[in-house]
Amino acid sequence: MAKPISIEVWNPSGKYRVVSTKSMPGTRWIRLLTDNDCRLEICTEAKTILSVDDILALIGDRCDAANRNGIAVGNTPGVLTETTAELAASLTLAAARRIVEADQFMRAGLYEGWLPHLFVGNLLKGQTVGVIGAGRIGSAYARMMIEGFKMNLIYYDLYQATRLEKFVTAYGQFLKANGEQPVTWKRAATMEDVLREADVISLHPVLDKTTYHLINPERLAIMKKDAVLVNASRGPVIDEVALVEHLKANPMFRVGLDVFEDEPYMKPGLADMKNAVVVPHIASASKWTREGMATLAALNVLGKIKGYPVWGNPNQVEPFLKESATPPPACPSIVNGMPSSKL
Ligand SMILES: NC(=O)C1=CN([C@@H]2O[C@H](COP(=O)(O)OP(=O)(O)OC[C@H]3O[C@@H](n4cnc5c(N)ncnc54)[C@H](O)[C@@H]3O)[C@@H](O)[C@H]2O)C=CC1
Ligand SMILES: O=C(O)C(=O)CO
Repeated sequence: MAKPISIEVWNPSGKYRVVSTKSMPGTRWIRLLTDNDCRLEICTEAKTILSVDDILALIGDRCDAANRNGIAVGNTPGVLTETTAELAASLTLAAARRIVEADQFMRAGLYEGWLPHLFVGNLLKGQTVGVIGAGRIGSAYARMMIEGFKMNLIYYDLYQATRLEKFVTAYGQFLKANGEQPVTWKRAATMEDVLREADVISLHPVLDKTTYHLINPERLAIMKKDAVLVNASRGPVIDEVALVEHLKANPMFRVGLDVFEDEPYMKPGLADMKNAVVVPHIASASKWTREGMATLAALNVLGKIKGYPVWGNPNQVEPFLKESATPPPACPSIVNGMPSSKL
């Protein structure tokens, strides 16, 4: 039997019991629930990842009906895209321009004056950015790198990224009309084509059996020796043991990682690699996104309680996020199609 889990309770006399496994940023999500007759229990345990036993202890045996009939599962896809893409872009720059190494050098008091060879890195302008998985986040990242740094695009996805292609074509025409070198795009026939050609490769596929260890020793071997590899998708997309070996053998090869194969741990040796920039899964950690996630999660719960239908497009959720307006009568995003009457 797991030990009791510590909680903070809002609106104790509320009719509907809502359990949040984490404290979340902002207060709107709390207000939305407590103003609508919910008793909100927020887990206050310091540990970040709750075990299944912990979650069972939190929910307790007071959700029998929900367990018997199946529980609606909601998510919050509409607010993560740009924030996650911006972090991937930050990792790209940090790795290409060796920001973390240079910062550590400076703080260690090692800087003795300007030198032509000090922390020389890679210029992005005019180079090729490779995107694997050109969905919501991959396409947003590609646009940032193309528009911001005038990089050419090569991408691999199971589906054609038509809107992205149109954007690059139009931007290329704009540059040309202004007397600048136009940017170009190419949809690769194979992932290997991207790995061979790109100077920067950013991974944005879903994690499934087709993308597990997508980056393996064979694929690392065909990448440019001074390429930059970024992963803000899911850790197991990279064979991290192979990556550590590759970083050791190729000091000019650099990576930026937000996610790890055995999160929260890193594979042995990764932490010692100067050519790796590592951050603790913070890609969606902007105030706007995290408060938006909290609000959308609360509105999924409320929508189910009130028997509202599911919103038509879970990627277009602005009407739910307007601080001063009453949210639409809908669940922003329910992924298992559980009807409200089952709650
Ligand atoms: N680090 C973080 O905090 C966050 C990470 N993520 C992760 O980012 C990734 C992308 O998320 P979204 O853009 O929202 O998903 P999405 O579903 O919009 O895009 C994923 C793309 O991957 C493509 N894909 C699937 N299998 C593939 C394969 N074998 N090869 C190449 N492409 C393939 C799909 O066709 C799709 O276009 C996901 O893994 C998601 O879990 C999402 C949010 C935050
Ligand atoms: O929501 C996600 O997909 C995350 O990775 C956490 O922000």
